[in-house]
Amino acid sequence: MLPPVPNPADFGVTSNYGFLSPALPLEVLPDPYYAEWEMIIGNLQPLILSKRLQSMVDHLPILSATHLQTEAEWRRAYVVLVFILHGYVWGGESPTERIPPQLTVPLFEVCERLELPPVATYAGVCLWNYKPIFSDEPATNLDNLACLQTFTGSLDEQWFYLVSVAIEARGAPSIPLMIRAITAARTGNTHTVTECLQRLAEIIDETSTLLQRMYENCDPYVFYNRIRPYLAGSKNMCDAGLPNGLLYDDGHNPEYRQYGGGSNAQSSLIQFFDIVLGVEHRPTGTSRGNEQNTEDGIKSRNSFIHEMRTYMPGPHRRFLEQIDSVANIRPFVEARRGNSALCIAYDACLAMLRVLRDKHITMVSRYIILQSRSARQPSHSANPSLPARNLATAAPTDKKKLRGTGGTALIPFLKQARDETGEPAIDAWARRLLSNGPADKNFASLSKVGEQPDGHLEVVGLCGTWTADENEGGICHW
Ligand code: HEM
Ligand SMILES: N[C@@H](CC(=O)c1ccccc1NC=O)C(=O)O
Repeated sequence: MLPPVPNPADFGVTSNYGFLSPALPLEVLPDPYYAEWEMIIGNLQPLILSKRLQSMVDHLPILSATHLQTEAEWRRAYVVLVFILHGYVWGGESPTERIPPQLTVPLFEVCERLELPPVATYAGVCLWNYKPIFSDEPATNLDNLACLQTFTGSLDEQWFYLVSVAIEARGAPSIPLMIRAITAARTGNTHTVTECLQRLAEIIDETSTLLQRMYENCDPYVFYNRIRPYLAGSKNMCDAGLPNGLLYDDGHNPEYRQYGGGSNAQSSLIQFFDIVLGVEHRPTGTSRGNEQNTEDGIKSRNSFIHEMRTYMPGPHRRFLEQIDSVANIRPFVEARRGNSALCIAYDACLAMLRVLRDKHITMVSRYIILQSRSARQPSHSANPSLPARNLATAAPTDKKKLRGTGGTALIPFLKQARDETGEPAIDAWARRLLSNGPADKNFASLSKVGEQPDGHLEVVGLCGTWTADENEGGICHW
């Protein structure tokens, strides 16, 4: 007996909002019991600037989570506490190692309930941290979105989170769509699977378009020097001054713990794309063929991706596991290599996902790698305007140690992810077909993907032509 195809609604996942909270995130905790938390979070930037955040937190009463009632309240409490936590740790000139019980006691309760680690995850800074500007317009369009909280109060920081929120919203319809495809594949309904894959390719293409809008309002300097330090975790943070991680003091049993920082690798949507398409991130590669860490502590891509699931809200993690257990599209396509429309639709999805990852690699190069290089130049380090607090992202002297907030080795990791996306068994076949033009009129509305003579991957997408160029942004010099 085949396992049942999961119903997204059972996991709090909806077709309009996907993994974003279906009810709008709460802007304020309604119970006055939490008024002091709301006062702090409402003044987070002035408290950081005046260096008064820590003493405010240290003088709080130790509140419990017992006054939280609805799911939205639990989520709001998580957002409030993790923003205060990261402001507390990273808001000074050097990181503060000890987290007081005023934060740890309620945070542990909230995290246990939401099945999240006590650190600012993608759920805390993106999924549950947005509101519509105009309440009568959809809360999913980038032009109608605002953030509830930021560390810096900057437009750049808002935009950084909101691009991801918009991507989640744009990707949401792919979830019921692919549930339909999985169900159709079970009954051998090739036509429906093909249609769903064609639409999925369009959706992934649209997410690439949104990703590209990051450049509009998030300045790489501001991101790297002002925003990113607050997103850091406590794992492998020796260079930043946290050799043991953070000391979570609950007043009884203080213990050092290490967690990865916020990362879009914690987005369930992008993992969902990989899972339904059967993109396997092999446990081989950097990890010498097993699930172990590399010599310098960097995890294999496969184990990193799985670890990132433990940074997703419990129901979302379980949804991905369920989808994993029923994913059948790739073998379905592989068993029908003679069906050109089906194979091309499938390959178009992979190509779009690969383009998304290519765009992302360029972005990482511009927002992290190039910025870390200019931060190393003497003229900059002598510049008093460079934030003294930028410990989490301070350019390491050994460039091998440049890491993502999630703890990966950046480019090798991301390139591997990209490479594992684009090589389906049917790829060469589909390329040949594409270079001869569409073989099937059903395919006419789909994207064209082809390698250009100079090695560029050119994709005539539904929203324009993408050219994926590895050399852009200095990646090739890495
Ligand atoms: C300035 C913007 C961004 C920067 C600098 C950036 C940086 C990074 C880095 C360094 C990683 C490696 C994992 C880690 O160690 O954290 C990563 C992973 C990832 N990022 Fe981003 N990111 C940005 C925006 C985005 C956005 C908007 C998306 C939404 C699609 C995204 C999607 C991903 C995904 C899916 C991964 C996991 C790797 C993969 O599946 O290919 N990133 N990002
Ligand atoms: N991994 C990224 C950070 C990152 O992508 C991120 C972190 C917290 C919340 C959202 C994120 N991604 C995109 O909006 C970095 O290393 O800077």
